[in-house]
Amino acid sequence: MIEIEQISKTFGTLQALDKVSMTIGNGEIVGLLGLNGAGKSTLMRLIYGLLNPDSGQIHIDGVHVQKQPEKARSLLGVLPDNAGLYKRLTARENIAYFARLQGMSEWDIQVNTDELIDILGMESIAERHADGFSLGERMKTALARAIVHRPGHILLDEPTNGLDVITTRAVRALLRQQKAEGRSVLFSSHLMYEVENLCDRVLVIAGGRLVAGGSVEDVIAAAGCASLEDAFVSLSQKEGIA
Ligand SMILES: Nc1ncnc2c1ncn2[C@@H]1O[C@H](COP(=O)(O)OP(=O)(O)OP(=O)(O)O)[C@@H](O)[C@H]1O
Repeated sequence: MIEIEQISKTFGTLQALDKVSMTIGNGEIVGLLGLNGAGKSTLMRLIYGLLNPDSGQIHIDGVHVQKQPEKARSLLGVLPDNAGLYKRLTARENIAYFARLQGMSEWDIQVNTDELIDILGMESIAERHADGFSLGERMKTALARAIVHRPGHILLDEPTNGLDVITTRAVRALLRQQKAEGRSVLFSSHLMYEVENLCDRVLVIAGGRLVAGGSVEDVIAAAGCASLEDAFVSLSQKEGIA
């Protein structure tokens, strides 16, 4: 379980997050919606311990992220918004390199990597060097790398950004599999249908504040709108930032 309590973060005079609290339970897929600059990536970076909050605290399975960042990080799989790959390594080597850093055995690395290559349809790029990879090929490799060690919790910053429809479906299937295995998934997206398709719960961030949360139906009803997109726009505009 990921527990976020009253997290605030400023950059200079900019209040990027303002007393945000949320809990993401095991076996749950939660979608994070917000306009550009709403604070989604900042929240992800705080959960991963790349940034420290000004106030508030985050626990992952009871581990305090700021006090025990290494331990907390070992419980997470992360696809950051700017996932970089080692260009001189193949896709498979990129995944294996990261898996070794996580202390996995060579056998487990091979089994898990083969499984992810199969699920994500990466056969044609597995043995290619990452230099020159298309956006989708980079995303697939970075996603496989993020979850090869089977972390309990997965953070994905816009995971289907730039993916074609077949790959998007594969990613959806992969995330549903992770959920079925009891992992929690928090992902940010600008794609309403993606969120409607996948998520048990939606959280809407606007101007650094959590302005709505619940099932898609709950969020639509709370905003008094006809669709998630309308509800999202309405909630974001209420915060005076759209
Ligand atoms: N390191 C930083 N230094 C200064 N300002 C920052 C920094 N990181 C984020 N910000 C600012 O904090 C606010 C929230 O940014 P964040 O990247 O979290 O937004 P986001 O919701 O992920 O947006 P997008 O959908 O565009 O990716 C923005 O105004 C951004 O410019």
